[in-house]
Amino acid sequence: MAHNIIQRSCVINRDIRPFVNFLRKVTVRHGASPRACSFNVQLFRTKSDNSKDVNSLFQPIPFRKQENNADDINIGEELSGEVKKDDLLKLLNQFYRRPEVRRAATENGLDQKLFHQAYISFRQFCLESEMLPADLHIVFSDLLRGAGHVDNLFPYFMKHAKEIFPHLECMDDLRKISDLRLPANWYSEARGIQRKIIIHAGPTNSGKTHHALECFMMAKTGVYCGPLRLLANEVFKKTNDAGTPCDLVTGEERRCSNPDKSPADHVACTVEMCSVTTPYDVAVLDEIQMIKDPQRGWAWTRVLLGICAKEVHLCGEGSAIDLIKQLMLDTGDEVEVRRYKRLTKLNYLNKAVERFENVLAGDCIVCFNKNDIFYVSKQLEKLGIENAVIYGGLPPGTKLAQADKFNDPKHPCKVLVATDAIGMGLNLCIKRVIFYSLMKPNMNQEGEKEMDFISTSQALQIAGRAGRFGTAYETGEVTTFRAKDISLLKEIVSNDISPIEQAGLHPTADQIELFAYHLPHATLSNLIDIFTTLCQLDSECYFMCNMDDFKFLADLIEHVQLPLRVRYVFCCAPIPKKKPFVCTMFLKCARQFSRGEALTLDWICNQLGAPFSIPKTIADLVHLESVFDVLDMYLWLSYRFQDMFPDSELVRDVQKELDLVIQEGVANITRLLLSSESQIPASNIDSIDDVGAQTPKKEKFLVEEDKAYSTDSAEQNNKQSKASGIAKSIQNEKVKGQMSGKLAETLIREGLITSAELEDLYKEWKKKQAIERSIESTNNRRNPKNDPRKKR
Ligand SMILES: Nc1ncnc2c1ncn2[C@@H]1O[C@H](COP(=O)(O)OP(=O)(O)OP(=O)(O)O)[C@@H](O)[C@H]1O
Ligand SMILES: [Mg+2]
Repeated sequence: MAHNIIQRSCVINRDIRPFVNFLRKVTVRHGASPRACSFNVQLFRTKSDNSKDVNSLFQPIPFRKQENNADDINIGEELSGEVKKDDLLKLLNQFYRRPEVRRAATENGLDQKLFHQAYISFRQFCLESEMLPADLHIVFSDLLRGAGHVDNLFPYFMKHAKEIFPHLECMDDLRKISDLRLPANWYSEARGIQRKIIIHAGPTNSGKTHHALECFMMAKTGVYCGPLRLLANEVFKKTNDAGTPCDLVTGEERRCSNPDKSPADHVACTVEMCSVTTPYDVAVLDEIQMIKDPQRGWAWTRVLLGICAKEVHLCGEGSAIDLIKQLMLDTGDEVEVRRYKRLTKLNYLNKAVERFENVLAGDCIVCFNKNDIFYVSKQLEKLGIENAVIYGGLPPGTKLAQADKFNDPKHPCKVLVATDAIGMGLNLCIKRVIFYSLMKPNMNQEGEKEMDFISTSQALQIAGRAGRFGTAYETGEVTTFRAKDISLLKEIVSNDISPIEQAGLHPTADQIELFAYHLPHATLSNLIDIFTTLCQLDSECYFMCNMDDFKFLADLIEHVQLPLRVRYVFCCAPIPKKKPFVCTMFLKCARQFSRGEALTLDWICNQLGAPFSIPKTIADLVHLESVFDVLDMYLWLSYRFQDMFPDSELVRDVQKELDLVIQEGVANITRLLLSSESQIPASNIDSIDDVGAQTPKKEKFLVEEDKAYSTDSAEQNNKQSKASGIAKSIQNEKVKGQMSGKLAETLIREGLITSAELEDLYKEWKKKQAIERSIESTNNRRNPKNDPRKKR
């Protein structure tokens, strides 16, 4: 029954997604398969905006009125006499109504909407120009004298249309530039050699990466590409410890192993940073299933197709094998598959933990949001169970310190509370993985956040952290916290992982630059929209990655004067978009850059309020995490614009100190939780930092910006209108007698308004009401007829 409701709902309206999720939850609780429900949501997704009409993305360029000099001669008028504007308007109206004209316009690329816009602009041009071009003037004059046909205006109309819609002249070029149908051909270096692709496929903890790394270390030259900085760091250390000099390259960090700083023959990097023009003997591309990631998948595709290495080792789930084989038909590379079995046992328990009192040494409780992390941690502390905490937003040093504490057999901390940040990378001594919940916020291909049951692949990845080979616990256990989740978990992990069907792609800076050359008036975000709508790809094997985060940043700095290349690079920076403070700093950096002023250590420290003190509350901790992200952004940009970000080394030192300060805060997390007991700002902690950034509303940043740039009138207006909008909503809500209603709660939670501001608004509203009432009663006294009481 509910099953059918879901299916119907899907077709009706995409905005009811939360309702569908709720229904799905209820359905699964009542015994339906989560897989069946996932399928229904898939139906939902296929009804997305792919059909978006490209013409709707083109904005007309307002035509510029020609300034005439007093002594300019109106040749048209000299030759054929004056044309009255009224007569001209009649002719234009006739022209607009002609079906033949519309047909011809369509043939020339103007759909109904563009035709209408072009006509409005053409009419304005004809009526407002003091002097029309001579030939057009003569055509009008002839028409008025009954000579010729109104259709004769069409070439002049089309000329005007092409001026305000420059894409009409270059659609073929735009289509060629955005043709992504044969991505294998983009990498001439890789196509110039015969490569051998070795797929290491198997479950977690089966030695896939280990075997690939053996080949990497034995090779004369090699590159390792991992999904996380921590993983790249681990390989960097492992390789150097094994006596093979290896460099580290991540977005924010470069480390050389050779004392003379010359590049080593081996390099460990994050996938996005891998060079596809440097030749290597061996390349390792880890966690290959990430090729399907809606946001980052393109980076795996790029390395897979483009890496110039004789041997390419891919490690990950077997679900990627068929797709890889398919893609390699285009590259002509040889493919070999090596399958692995799990090295240790993993038992799924029949009993849930249910009570915090039942938590044991070696347990790792996995949560999917920070609220749960803090709650669980606090409950354990109340019982005197010391615990380490790891979530995605923590600095790497802090994560490692927490992991070390948990792994150290001599340390009393024997329990870990973590998000699925531990799903990839860290080597942890976990005996039992306990799923605190099975629902997780996910980013879909359209960049929307949706609550969903964890996928089979995610569940297996996380569960597989228990009983890691070579640790104290060689038999792992997996269970849930709540009894009702046990059967659901079993069902999820018993499903087959569906084969990966498509690999991600995204436009390159060169392609966007070419687009900008053809469409010089379009904004960067608009260029991306046009590109993604126009582009052609082989949808059997590829999909276009979601670019919403990029577009969000592009919109944020649209009004800042920057060359396109610089703007593009800025928008590629790793910014957690859900953190208003980081986004505000991003905007400030772009402004400083645009003014040509270097972003020095002093400048950035001033902005961030360094030096930093140890956090006293969770809110302090969350703020320091944002500060850490800003320093990451600085370092990332410093590798692209060294002149403008000259103090990267000093900033790195500041960041290391901050990592220690945060470490100390996290070490005392119970104290922080207790001192924050009264009010934890939910907007800050209810995040989904481990699944990608959620794009917040842009207005949020403008409010923060206002504080710093109160002279900026546009933003000031924005703030005022937003404040009045909020006030109105609150007033409406209060009118309904819901002072502590949902809207107020949401506004506070979203950080759009504080409780004190809400209180002020309430007082203001009461005052206003009192004034209105007194005016009304005065009026009624003056004019008793208006008094509704009297009427009654
Ligand atoms: N043959 C081996 N000899 C020694 N240690 C090994 C061997 N195989 C694996 N290991 C160790 O076992 C642990 C798990 O191996 P590895 O990281 O390669 O697994 P994986 O299959 O890549 O797991 P995941 O899917 O979680 O990435 C690592 O610490 C690794 O060093
Ligand atoms: Mg691995």
